[in-house]
Amino acid sequence: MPYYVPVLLNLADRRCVVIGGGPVAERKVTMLADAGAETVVVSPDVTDGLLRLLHEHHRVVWIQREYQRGDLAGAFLAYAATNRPEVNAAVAAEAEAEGVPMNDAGDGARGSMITPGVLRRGGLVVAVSTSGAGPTAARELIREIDEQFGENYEKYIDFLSSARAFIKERISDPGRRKRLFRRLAETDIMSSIRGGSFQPWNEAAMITWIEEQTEE
Ligand SMILES: C[C@@]1(CC(=O)O)c2cc3[nH]c(cc4nc(cc5[nH]c(cc(n2)[C@H]1CCC(=O)O)[C@@](C)(CC(=O)O)[C@@H]5CCC(=O)O)C(CC(=O)O)=C4CCC(=O)O)c(CCC(=O)O)c3CC(=O)O
Ligand SMILES: NC(=O)C1=CN([C@@H]2O[C@H](COP(=O)(O)OP(=O)(O)OC[C@H]3O[C@@H](n4cnc5c(N)ncnc54)[C@H](O)[C@@H]3O)[C@@H](O)[C@H]2O)C=CC1
Repeated sequence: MPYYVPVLLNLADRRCVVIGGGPVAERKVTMLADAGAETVVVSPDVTDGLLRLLHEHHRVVWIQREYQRGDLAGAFLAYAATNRPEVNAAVAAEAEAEGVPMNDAGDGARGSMITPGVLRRGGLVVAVSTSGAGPTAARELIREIDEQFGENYEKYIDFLSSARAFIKERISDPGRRKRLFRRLAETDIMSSIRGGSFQPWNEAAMITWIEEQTEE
């Protein structure tokens, strides 16, 4: 089993190429379109869902034919999601030769990257991977995490983001800032959010909290 390194990619305006037009390709293209990538789909046919996406997103284009060597030219990322292992293998070979990071949906370990199950709440991204061992288990775990925390995460992230911005704006001393960020992470906001008693902090509450941390 490969030792995968998680990264989060900013794909805005990046050219991404997806080979294949079935339900698996549709899942990958949806993700890429949401990310604002320039997405090229190469496949003789596409699902109805992909057709809709093509109409909705002018930045998703469909080349209606089978894969040909050279289709990955200029690609930042590539996905092979055909039902033909030999085609996916040819895409993997081109990606390898051209240095393009590549996902093989039919044989995870052949590509240089895999797609985790993902839960998104605003800026929070929870990704779960089994390193390819059991994709359905990854999805189930995401569902459990979602049930457990659900909307609470979003509130927590909103809180962290505004508190962090406030500290950055008001506190210039790097040591003091660092201490406050650490205290912020240690402050148990989640349980008050879960308990329903959480009120977003206003400026006065922020200042009081900062003073309390400084006194100790
Ligand atoms: C390696 C990886 C490569 C990649 O695609 O990146 C891969 C590979 C394979 N998946 C297979 C099967 C299925 N995968 C799913 C679902 C998902 N698969 C996803 C990821 C990954 N799948 C990557 C590893 C993730 C990890 O573990 O970290 C998810 C999380 C994300 C996504 O795809 O976007 C997404 C959930 C999305 C959601 O939330 O809905 C379902 C269920 C369904 O489709 O409903 C089935 C059918 C049931 C079953 O077989 O279990 C097969 C066998 C194919 C065959 O038998 O021919 C292979 C091939 C192999 O084993 O290598
Ligand atoms: N990673 C994942 O999450 C999963 C992966 N799989 C794997 O992914 C493969 C694809 O799954 P589905 O989308 O359900 O299959 P599918 O059979 O519905 O779609 C395959 C698509 O590939 C296209 N295609 C075939 N030959 C091509 C070529 N030479 N060039 C370009 N496109 C070509 C077909 O026209 C079709 O649009 C499966 O065969 C399986 O091995 C299956 C389930 C989940």
